[in-house]
Amino acid sequence: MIQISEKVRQLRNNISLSKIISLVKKSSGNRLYVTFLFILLESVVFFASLYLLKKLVDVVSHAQKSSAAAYHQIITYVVAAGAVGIIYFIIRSFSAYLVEAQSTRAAEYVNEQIHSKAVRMELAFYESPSYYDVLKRAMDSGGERPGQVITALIDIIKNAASLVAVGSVLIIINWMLLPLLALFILPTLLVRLYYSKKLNNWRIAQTPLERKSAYYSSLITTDTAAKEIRAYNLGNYLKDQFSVIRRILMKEKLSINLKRTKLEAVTTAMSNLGVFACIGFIALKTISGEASPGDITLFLVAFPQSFSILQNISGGISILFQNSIYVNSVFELLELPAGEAAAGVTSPSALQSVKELRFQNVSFTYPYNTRPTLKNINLSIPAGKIIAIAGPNGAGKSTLIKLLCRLYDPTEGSVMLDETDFRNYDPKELRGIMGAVFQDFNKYSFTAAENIYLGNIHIPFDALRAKEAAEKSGAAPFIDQLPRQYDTVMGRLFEDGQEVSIGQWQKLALARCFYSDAQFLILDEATSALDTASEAALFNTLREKLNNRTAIIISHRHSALQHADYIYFLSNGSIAEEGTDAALIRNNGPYAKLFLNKSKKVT
Ligand SMILES: Nc1ncnc2c1ncn2[C@@H]1O[C@H](COP(=O)(O)OP(=O)(O)OP(=O)(O)O)[C@@H](O)[C@H]1O
Repeated sequence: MIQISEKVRQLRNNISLSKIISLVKKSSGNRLYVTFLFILLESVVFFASLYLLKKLVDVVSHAQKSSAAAYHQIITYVVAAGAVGIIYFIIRSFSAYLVEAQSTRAAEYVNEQIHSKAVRMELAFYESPSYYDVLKRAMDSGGERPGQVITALIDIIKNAASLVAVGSVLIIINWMLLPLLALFILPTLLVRLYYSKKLNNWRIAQTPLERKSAYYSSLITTDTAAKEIRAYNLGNYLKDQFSVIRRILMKEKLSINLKRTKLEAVTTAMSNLGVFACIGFIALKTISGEASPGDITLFLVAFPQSFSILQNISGGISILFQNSIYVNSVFELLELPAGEAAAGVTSPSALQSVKELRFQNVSFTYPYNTRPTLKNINLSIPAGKIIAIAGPNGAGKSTLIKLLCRLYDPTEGSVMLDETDFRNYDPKELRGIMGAVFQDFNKYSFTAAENIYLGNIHIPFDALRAKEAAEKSGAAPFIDQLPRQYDTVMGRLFEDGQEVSIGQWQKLALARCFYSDAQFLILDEATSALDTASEAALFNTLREKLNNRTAIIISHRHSALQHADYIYFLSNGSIAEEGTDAALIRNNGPYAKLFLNKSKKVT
């Protein structure tokens, strides 16, 4: 018994029962109590139907030939048992519906919670493998699993109630039957619990490997990777890597299941022994007059019920264990601090008339890195100017932009807006004054208009402004050629979608940025896919297009950097040089060395 209570305690810890119940309560309110009421009713009616059956058999076995009284009693019991049976099936159908409704509601609720949490998580979350494991498990659990857990949980409660009903019936026959049956049936239950937990621990340990195999699978099956995989003939190589992992996982899982099956074979044989021991026990009691033939009938009806009830309970518990890892990941995810920098104290109105954005002795180390990526950066971005950040690969340019968008805070030093530290502003307000086209910009499978509108969703869509933005970015000519112009769905993901070139997608991303209200427009390699004529058209008139706004350009092309008022040259996380393009070329320092040879050829 100590073992059982220990198992139950472990189970309770493992599957956070209280959290699941509170989740069900939140998702379905008082309907939960109605469900429990139906479950209770179902058990009471079940007990009543068994009891009426026993009574019927007893009347039949004791009845005198052609006795009118017995005749009436039999009719009464048959009618009563029939009516109770009908009521039982009606209640059972409705309680099954209620359980299903409960789990569907809970599943929807959980999905909503996961998504709103994912939206609130800071960028750092997506850059940690262990957090990603939690998110993967939570997403895997998404639609189905919380529903399955809740169904299993309610099923366990329902079966426990039925077990009480069957137990009461067995007590009516003879109380000794209860411990006798428990002795033979419990080992099966314990074996299942033990192996469910073992399998659960194994699953937790294997999540990184599962994730790796899912990664191989996605490489093999997604459209984005399909081109390169065919070009390099990587298909079979990746498939083999995937198969190696799947084989390891399958072998380990099957080995655990085989051990469980062997032990279960022994324990179920034992429970069968138990049945016959009980039948023998009642038969002997019947001969000695302490039990009736009705009792034997009742046992023969009730016992298979009790056995299947116990099987359901252990099955339900193993479902709980199997899913607990996923469901706990949901709770783990929901309980993670969103990491969103604390809302600032400064009024957002101060953001309307910013004169300068400044990096003051800024150093930054990524959360899972040991070495700093940015070291003691001091730079100034005056409002209305075009400022460029240049430097070789890995110098820290994009990292600097992440700090500018407040996706991260500096590890040392401050990013200042005039005299106010970034950290004193609400991050959302702050991001509102930044518009960015990242190197890995998003390609939204929405209409061309929506792709642009996403730059400023806080005001109703303005078609004229969207067209202006598309003209500024150079997207307008190709949008006009699309079958439904601005209403054409982009990409091939959805029906009637039109795929466009990567350069055209980049022009859409640029249009999104121009459409925004942001005062600071960040163009991080934002013209890398544009042809030279399109890039020149964008930069030659960038100042007019900005309309007094500020631009921060990152580019590896000298032709783009030449348009900047001032350039900061980053090398190995520090500012190695700064000045105008002409001054930097004159200096003949690292900037000139990086661009001069190239620019001679390119420009
Ligand atoms: N998410 C990250 N987590 C940890 N370290 C990172 C992360 N992103 C970048 N780094 C580190 O920061 C360094 C600078 O990266 P960053 O993307 O800022 O360079 P970059 O100057 O923009 O390079 P490129 O010209 O190739 O775009 C990288 O070499 C890498 O070591």
